[in-house]
Amino acid sequence: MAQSVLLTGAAGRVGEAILEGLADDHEWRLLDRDPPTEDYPGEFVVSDITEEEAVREAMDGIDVVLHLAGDPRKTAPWDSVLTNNIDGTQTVFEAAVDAGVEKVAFASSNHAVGHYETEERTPDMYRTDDDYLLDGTELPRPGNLYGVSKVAGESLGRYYHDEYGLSVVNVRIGNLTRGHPPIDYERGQAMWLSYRDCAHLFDRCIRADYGYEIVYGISDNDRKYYSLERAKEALGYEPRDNSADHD
Ligand SMILES: NC(=O)C1=CN([C@@H]2O[C@H](COP(=O)(O)OP(=O)(O)OC[C@H]3O[C@@H](n4cnc5c(N)ncnc54)[C@H](O)[C@@H]3O)[C@@H](O)[C@H]2O)C=CC1
Ligand SMILES: O=C1O[C@H](COP(=O)(O)O)[C@@H](O)[C@H](O)[C@H]1O
Repeated sequence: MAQSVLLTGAAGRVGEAILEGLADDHEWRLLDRDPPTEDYPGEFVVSDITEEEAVREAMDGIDVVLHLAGDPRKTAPWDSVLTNNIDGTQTVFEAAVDAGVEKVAFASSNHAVGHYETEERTPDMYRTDDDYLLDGTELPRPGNLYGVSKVAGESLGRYYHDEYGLSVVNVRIGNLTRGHPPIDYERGQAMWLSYRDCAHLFDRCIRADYGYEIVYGISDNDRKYYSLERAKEALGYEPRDNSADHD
């Protein structure tokens, strides 16, 4: 059944992958602080996610929120991630609960666990014959302040789930690139997420029933050091791409 979905950060790359795959599958309301530069499916709300009233209005009649808006730079300074990624995410969760939204999928990141990539483990952990796997049950170990902001977002989701019963899935997205995995970048190939797997994964976040989840958002790469088990089990994720097919 088609759901009413609010997609924040709709004008960005992850939003592009989702809309390319799912434009006709749901009823979309799109939100971004950058005005649209092309035709989009559904209504487009130009707003900053820190603008509480506008975010509340955008939640009206929404079943599911895909919350992507934020500063995606791994070098982002604290003042930016504090405003855009932490304050903005809290505004989105609060408005979602007040509007009676059922589910929120939060775009978390590999950088929430970046410091598991120690000098001793790398580069071996990026290789096919290494069996090191993170599965989402490990404690966060952010690799930078951007990663800290993603851990904060996951924690906000935990609170809004436990306090208000909101269904929340945190998708620790790997490295989204169109067409093929990153070239000459073993780490990026290990955590590649293809455009079509990205759209399918967020479709599962819209359709599946869950409580609170942390899953990894990568394709079924031979090199992977992130387990896909939870995404498969909790969401019914069935990735079709593998960076090894592009070697
Ligand atoms: N692209 C990737 O491989 C990965 C992305 N992510 C996360 O996914 C989300 C989307 O990332 P991308 O699409 O790659 O980034 P992007 O920069 O292409 O898109 C982000 C969009 O959010 C909007 N935005 C930023 N701050 C906003 C605010 N305060 N209010 C309203 N709109 C705002 C921007 O205008 C932009 O259109 C981010 O939260 C990022 O941290 C996480 C891991 C990997
Ligand atoms: O969270 C993110 O991660 C991806 C991949 O990280 P990288 O360290 O391999 O660059 C990055 O491309 C994206 O911009 C960022 O939001």
